[in-house]
Amino acid sequence: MKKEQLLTEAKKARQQAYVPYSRFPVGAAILTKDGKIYSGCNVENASYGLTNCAERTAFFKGVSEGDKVFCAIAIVADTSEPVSPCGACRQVMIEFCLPETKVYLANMDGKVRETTVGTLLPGAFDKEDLDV
Ligand SMILES: O=c1ccn([C@H]2C[C@H](O)[C@@H](CO)O2)c(=O)[nH]1
Ligand SMILES: [Zn+2]
Repeated sequence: MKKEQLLTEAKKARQQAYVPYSRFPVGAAILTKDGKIYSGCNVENASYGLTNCAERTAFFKGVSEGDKVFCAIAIVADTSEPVSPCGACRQVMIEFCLPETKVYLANMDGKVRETTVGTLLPGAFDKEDLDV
């Protein structure tokens, strides 16, 4: 099942997290409509603000490989409740997903909260707002 596969890939990617500052590893995985999965981890930097979240790593990997539409997202961290993505990542999700795209937020105990990109970022500023 795709949901389980995505969660497995997100967990696997989490093991690659580069988190010497926060010690908070996160993994993400995203699905294309042809069934391809891209995964990513968070990558921190001594210049803290340059940190790239796991979600954006996965999206930027996918987009740079030629995929621009994703139909499901999984995110995993070792939190008591399923992890919540930051605002920057929500904005990137809306760029490359439909509002109804499923998002599986999970912790390491296997607790999963299912939501959507549109629920995570209501009233988003999107490409349709640009008169170009
Ligand atoms: O959904 C999230 C939340 C946080 N982080 C990262 C950013 C930073 O490296 C660390 C602590 O905020 O976790 C992610 O990658 N994804
Ligand atoms: Zn983020």
